[in-house]
Amino acid sequence: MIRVAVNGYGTIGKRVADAVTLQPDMELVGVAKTRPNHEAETAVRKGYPLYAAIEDRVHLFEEAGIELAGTVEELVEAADVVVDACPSGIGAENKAMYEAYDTPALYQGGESADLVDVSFNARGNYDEAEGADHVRVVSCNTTGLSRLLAPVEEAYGVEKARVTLVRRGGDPGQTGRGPINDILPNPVTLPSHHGPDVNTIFPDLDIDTLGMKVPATLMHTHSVNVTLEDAPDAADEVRDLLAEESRLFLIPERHDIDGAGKLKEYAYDIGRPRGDLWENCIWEESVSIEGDDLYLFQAIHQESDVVPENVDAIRAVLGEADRGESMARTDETMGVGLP
Ligand SMILES: NC(=O)C1=CN([C@@H]2O[C@H](COP(=O)(O)OP(=O)(O)OC[C@H]3O[C@@H](n4cnc5c(N)ncnc54)[C@H](OP(=O)(O)O)[C@@H]3O)[C@@H](O)[C@H]2O)C=CC1
Ligand SMILES: O=C(OP(=O)(O)O)[C@H](O)COP(=O)(O)O
Repeated sequence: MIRVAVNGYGTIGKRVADAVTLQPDMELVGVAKTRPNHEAETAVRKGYPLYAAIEDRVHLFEEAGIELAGTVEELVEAADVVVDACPSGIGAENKAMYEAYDTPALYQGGESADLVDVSFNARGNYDEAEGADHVRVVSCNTTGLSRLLAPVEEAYGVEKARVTLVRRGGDPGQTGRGPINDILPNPVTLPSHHGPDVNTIFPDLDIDTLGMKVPATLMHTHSVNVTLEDAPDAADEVRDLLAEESRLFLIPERHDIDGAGKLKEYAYDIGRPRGDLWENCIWEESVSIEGDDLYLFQAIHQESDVVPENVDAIRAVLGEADRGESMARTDETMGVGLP
């Protein structure tokens, strides 16, 4: 059994913790929190051993009547691998602790690519993570682009990818985020960090990305244009190619899903935990071929698409399964793949 610690139990961390408990080859050693809020209580209610991320705050948990299993250092020491899902920049501060206990660490997309030995996407570069001490699971948007571009590159070759990312301003729980009533080029200069980030997975891929932020919380939306080296005659061929990928969902026209709102409604209706959509959601009718150019729209659920990738990264780092085995096991246990 792979003993997994989760340090940073927020949007990403709590989802990764839940996914780890579903894996037959993994055991959740515990999760670390800085304070005794509702998430701490829920973790305890779920039976997850709770550790204090900051030693000086142990008394806050005691005062709140929440039993602790120990401190984060004990958690890291007891684990075979730690998933750091702390806010951007805190992972970098934690690196020395993981090194002190010789525990391999997975970081999230908010950390710099320079922090780690390997940036990771299961479909893109699974094998490169084996034996690495520090691995970064790339951000939600970069995950969405990597999953899409991997099969397209393999089948047709990518001459040039151009993507405009219309990004949600904040997650539903991030009440302090904006914009509230605006549409921002963000960043206003090119490229946004996503293109260079995709190049941490596919170093030779030619890609330009433009980022925007809008007053929405549900999902990101990408407008994708890829000039292919060897384009197929018909878009149906591309649809068939994408439909074979378990983490790409081609939204059928019959579903009458016109945006992120209905996608989330669909996720709740089919019983997805927290309304999560782990798959890229690609509008089937948008997949078009114009000469050598492929066009499509996809929506990315920022809170959850990196979760199966974190599970695969755990196995990849420890060399516990090959890409196909790991992705299949993760998909089956989590229920990845939409009808
Ligand atoms: N949300 C998103 O859309 C996505 C985020 N990411 C990346 O994932 C990472 C985490 O983001 P996200 O989950 O959204 O962030 P959240 O803020 O939702 O969760 C992080 C949690 O870490 C806890 N925390 C803060 N400081 C520490 C500390 N020193 N030690 C341990 N825990 C701490 C906080 O909880 P508390 O203080 O209550 O313990 C906080 O809730 C970032 O790198 C982000 O860029 C990647 C893909 C998508
Ligand atoms: O990694 C994300 O998006 P990004 O790839 O646009 O940076 C997540 O949605 C978090 O973005 P945030 O930094 O706006 O919270």
